[in-house]
Amino acid sequence: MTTNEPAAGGARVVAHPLVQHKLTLLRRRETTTAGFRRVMREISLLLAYEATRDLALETVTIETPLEPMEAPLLSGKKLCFVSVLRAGQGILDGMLDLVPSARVGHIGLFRDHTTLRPVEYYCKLPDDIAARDVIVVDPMLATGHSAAAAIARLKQAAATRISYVCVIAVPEGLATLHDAHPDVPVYTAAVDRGLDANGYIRPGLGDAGDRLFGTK
Ligand SMILES: O=P(O)(O)OC[C@H]1O[C@H](OP(=O)(O)OP(=O)(O)O)[C@H](O)[C@@H]1O
Ligand SMILES: O=c1cc[nH]c(=O)[nH]1
Ligand SMILES: [Mg+2]
Repeated sequence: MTTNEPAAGGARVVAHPLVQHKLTLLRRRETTTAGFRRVMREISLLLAYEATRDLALETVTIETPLEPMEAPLLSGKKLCFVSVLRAGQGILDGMLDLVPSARVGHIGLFRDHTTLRPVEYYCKLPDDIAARDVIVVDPMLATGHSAAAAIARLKQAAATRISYVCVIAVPEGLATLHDAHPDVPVYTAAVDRGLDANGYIRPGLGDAGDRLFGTK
């Protein structure tokens, strides 16, 4: 899998053809709720593959059926995924397909429709999050305020190694996130043109939470 050079705000755009194909399916107006959910899960697995590329390995001694050997295993504590509710749940499923033993935290945020600022309504994180590599997941990075708030919450909880995975970002959201948390790498399938007057990503895919859960 290849990533382009960091784009605006330092994001890594996952350029793999399967990712780009699945993103087009997600964008299409006629994609059903069931299809949207399934493809979101599939694209997330591919994004997780890219976002976990730098995890540390250690060498252990194992026995194959034929002889002992030194072999690589992930070192240290396991990963922690943090899903930004609601729409993050659509990505979480695909990530857990790839790393089923990961711990999971949840941060509940919604955007106030007039101010476009995030309002927190829930937070539950593993106690030992400081010892884990944390990947925050949420499909849409629009103004960037939800992502910045979620990551600030994780830093309050002493998390240090944090990365962020979304499906679509825009330059202004990437800049806001980078200004607030320059230490956090961002992985995305696309960087779209920008935001409309209602804070929606254009061309985007609409409201990710509504499309995943069939609400309006
Ligand atoms: O970058 P921002 O401008 O902060 O916008 C992005 C946020 O908006 C969406 O959530 P939404 O508020 O629609 O909540 P939902 O997931 O419950 O639908 C999306 O899933 C992000 O969390
Ligand atoms: O375009 C957008 C912007 C924020 N949240 C979404 O779900 N979609
Ligand atoms: Mg929503």
